[in-house]
Amino acid sequence: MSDDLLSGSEPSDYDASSIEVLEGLEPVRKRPGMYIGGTDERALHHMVAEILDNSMDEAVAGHANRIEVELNADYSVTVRDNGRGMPVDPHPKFPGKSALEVILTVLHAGGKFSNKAYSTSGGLNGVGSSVVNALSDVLIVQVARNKELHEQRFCRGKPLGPIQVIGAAPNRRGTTVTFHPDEEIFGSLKLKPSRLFKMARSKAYLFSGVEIRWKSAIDDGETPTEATFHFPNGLSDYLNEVLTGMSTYSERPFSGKVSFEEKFGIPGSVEWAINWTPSRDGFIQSYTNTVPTPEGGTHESGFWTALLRGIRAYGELINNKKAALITRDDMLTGGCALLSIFIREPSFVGQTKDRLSTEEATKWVEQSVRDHFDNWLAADTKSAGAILDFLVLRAEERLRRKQEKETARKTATKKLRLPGKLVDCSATSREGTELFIVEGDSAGGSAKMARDRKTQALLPLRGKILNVLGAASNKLSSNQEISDLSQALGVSLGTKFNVDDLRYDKIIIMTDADVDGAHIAALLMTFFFTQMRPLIDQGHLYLACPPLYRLTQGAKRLYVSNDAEKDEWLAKGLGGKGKIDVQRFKGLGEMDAKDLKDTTMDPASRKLIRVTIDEDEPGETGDLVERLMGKKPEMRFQYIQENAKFVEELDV
Ligand SMILES: Nc1ncnc2c1ncn2[C@@H]1O[C@H](COP(=O)(O)OP(=O)(O)OP(=O)(O)O)[C@@H](O)[C@H]1O
Repeated sequence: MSDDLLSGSEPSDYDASSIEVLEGLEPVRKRPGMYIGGTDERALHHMVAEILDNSMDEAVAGHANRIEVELNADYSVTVRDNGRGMPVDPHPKFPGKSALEVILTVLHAGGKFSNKAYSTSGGLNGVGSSVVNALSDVLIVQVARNKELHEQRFCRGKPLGPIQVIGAAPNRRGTTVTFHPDEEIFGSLKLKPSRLFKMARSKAYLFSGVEIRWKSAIDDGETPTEATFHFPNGLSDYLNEVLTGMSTYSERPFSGKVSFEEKFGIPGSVEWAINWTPSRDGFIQSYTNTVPTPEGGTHESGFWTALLRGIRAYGELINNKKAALITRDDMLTGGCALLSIFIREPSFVGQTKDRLSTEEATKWVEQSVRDHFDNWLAADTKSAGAILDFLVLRAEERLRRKQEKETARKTATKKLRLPGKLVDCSATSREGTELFIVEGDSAGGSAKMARDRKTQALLPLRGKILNVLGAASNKLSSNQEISDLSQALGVSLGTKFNVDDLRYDKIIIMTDADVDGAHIAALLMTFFFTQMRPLIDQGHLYLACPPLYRLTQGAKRLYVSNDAEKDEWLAKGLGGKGKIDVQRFKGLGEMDAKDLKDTTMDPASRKLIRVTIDEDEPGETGDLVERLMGKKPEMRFQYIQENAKFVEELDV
């Protein structure tokens, strides 16, 4: 113990001054990742997207029809539009500040929260402009409005002076933002003409009502230094350009545009274009309110469903039975698609808006696309037939590959050095097979009798496996239980893990229904989470749910999994004759084969829990695993304290 504690004096450096409150835009500079997803090249270019999206929102709302994007010689960028111009009048809630200054310096200040000023906008959080401002060492906004040209300058999020009128603007209106990304944040990374060129061009494709002019003072030798983009046919122009020189199964893409206003009576629309080609792999680029959604989301999901159902229905119509083989994956990997939707108040996962999560979008897109697809297939039977054949071919190829892999597995299994204690199943293909990881040898005994020899394999574990979180990787590979486990599964650990090598469909952790059992299950789950994550992501990992009690009354038998349930049945009886006999299973080993089969192993009567990772909070799962299973006992202690209520309930 330190002298400080013994003498009772306070450690001097931890007081109120250590509790920091980040003000204004400081949090953005401290943690840029939270606002623009990092400080890498992607984040750097995302800065331009935030500003360009604001001009696009003006255009889509019908207030602007021209946007200019210029990369300047000092690697600053200028985005100019002929929209309404950011409001410059004093802001009612912030005395002494103009609305413009509020937009640029206050997080969550925006005109897109309600639908007063914009109907379907890419912006929604009111943070884009202020984040770009915070991360720029120079940012200048000029607004031409009411025949005057206003200007305000900023450095790292702070105004260098008040907004000023710097001249007349009799024939102009709109907003011009020029900014230079701060090297303190982005280091030596520089904006790239090629990326900005593509960004500007794709925005023009996405909204045919706008003309975008591109100019670059920096010549990278490949990207044009000047160009004007205007695409009256929107996405299908774009797709034709992407597929230039490639042969396609349909002469013209399947494309269309549906107004949600007309179809469903709500604001918004969907536009799409897709074609099929043998010359390249399929892809989809999707957008919501002109913002790219590289991770897809609900709109993509509706799109593929419409196409899949459409093509299968067409196959049925023309009596092509093989159309039923086509899966979503075949659609997805076979088609080259662009999808753009405009909806009011979209919800995304994160500020960088990579994935759309608005649920209704699935239904809106599916219904809009499906009708058109059916008509299109029926109207152009030549293309329809060619596409159907192509997709069937892909489906057959996929099935053949799967079969080959399974045969390969069979041969591999023969060669594989399997751990001695593995009780394997006899099925030769992986489909429908299960590996039970069981606690203790005695449990292994009854499980051996209770299993279905064809599909159910067993791997008994002796005691607890190593806690992988605390262990060095060489310790991992030399640990007997872990090496047995990975051998039985047929896979390698960590980065070498390949889910296709798995020898079983389901991996089921079967431990006693007590605290020790729960601990072993937790260790195993931690192991899978850190070393074989895709196995969890793809739904291969399960927990068995063995019962805690067997109640017998005459010929009636009942299994229950906790005390409360047991007491309930004891009170009301099982409906049999005589006294109720209660047996508490101290472990799986105490159950006879019939008990174990009926309650825990037989797919017809058992209950299984699939282990999943909270998709919305994948980071949080990692964090929690670290806190619970990691090397630092104090973190575990903190977690238990915070959650003591639940822990008590568990430990009954
Ligand atoms: N070019 C522009 N023309 C007119 N108004 C603009 C322009 N740029 C920004 N604004 C106004 O400033 C507000 C704040 O913009 P900001 O980029 O901070 O957030 P946002 O676009 O509302 O949402 P997000 O954070 O999701 O991008 C907008 O809602 C809009 O009202």
